[in-house]
Amino acid sequence: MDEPSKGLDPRARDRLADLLLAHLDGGGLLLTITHDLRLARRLGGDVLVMREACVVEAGTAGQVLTAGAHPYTRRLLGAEPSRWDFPWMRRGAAPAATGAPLVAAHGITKSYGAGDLFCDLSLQIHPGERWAFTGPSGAGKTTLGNALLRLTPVDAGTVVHAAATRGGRVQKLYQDPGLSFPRRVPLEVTVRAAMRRHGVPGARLAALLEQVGIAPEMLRRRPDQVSGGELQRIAIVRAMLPRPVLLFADEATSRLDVATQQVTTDVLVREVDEAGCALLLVTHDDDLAAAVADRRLELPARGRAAAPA
Ligand SMILES: Nc1ncnc2c1ncn2[C@@H]1O[C@H](COP(=O)(O)OP(=O)(O)OP(=O)(O)O)[C@@H](O)[C@H]1O
Repeated sequence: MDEPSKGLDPRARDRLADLLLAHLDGGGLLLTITHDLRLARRLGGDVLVMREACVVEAGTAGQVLTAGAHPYTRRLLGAEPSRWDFPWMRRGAAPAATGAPLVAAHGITKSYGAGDLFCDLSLQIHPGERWAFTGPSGAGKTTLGNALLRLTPVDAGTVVHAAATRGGRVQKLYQDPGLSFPRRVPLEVTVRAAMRRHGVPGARLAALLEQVGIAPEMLRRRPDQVSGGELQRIAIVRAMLPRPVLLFADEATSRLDVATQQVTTDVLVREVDEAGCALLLVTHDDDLAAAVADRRLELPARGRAAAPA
């Protein structure tokens, strides 16, 4: 199986692991290729750690995935969000919300047929806050984020945006950065068009590229000629060009391997913090949410949303 747990929430991943383990119990054989260390731990058995088409370490899952010896294995294990230790991690109480909100949702409700995704929900997003919306697949996290950005209409209630959000200063990053760049167009053309639209000087592009570790020459390539992690970093640059006041990152790192996710999230949070931008993160990953966000909203499987924490 090739990356069978990609995009699955923890409950769905556990069900998948149960299914695969039942296959083994029935005398079957299993070969899994995965970035998902939690799935690998659940499955157990023998593990090969590979890098650039070479096996760098082999052993039992118990040995390799808890106390791997090779530096690359250790880097992978250290890249899990539960082990992060970045200066920007705000451990402890969330800072108090001050000033006028950028987004104020009051009593919003949304359903697509059976049951409300969220009902009579009120929340406010202030400058510099980092929010995470978590919950199982299909709970309505993306719909809520889109409703707050006013990309999706609500059935009841109001969403009010402050004047500061006007003029492209609310930006969205997608799970698959490939979808937000035209396939056949060199990246530079797309990025330069965004700069013209927002009147961004060339020096800002150069500075942002340097901050995210992307060589300017890379923009001469098409989206399919760079890696997923590189493309997401270029998407972050494009989103930050107009100095947004609110960035909605919708599972923006969930398709990346843990090491690339760590680097990309570090870049993302440093950029939003430096800009005083608010961040709205949608994720299945509780550890990622705990590392990044100081305000959390957990959406239940389907039904009434919990109050913001
Ligand atoms: N335009 C639409 N029309 C009908 N149903 C929709 C539409 N958009 C979303 N849904 C449904 O609403 C529910 C919530 O979708 P949403 O994408 O917000 O969930 P999510 O929590 O972000 O899920 P995931 O974690 O899998 O991305 C899902 O059952 C989805 O099928």
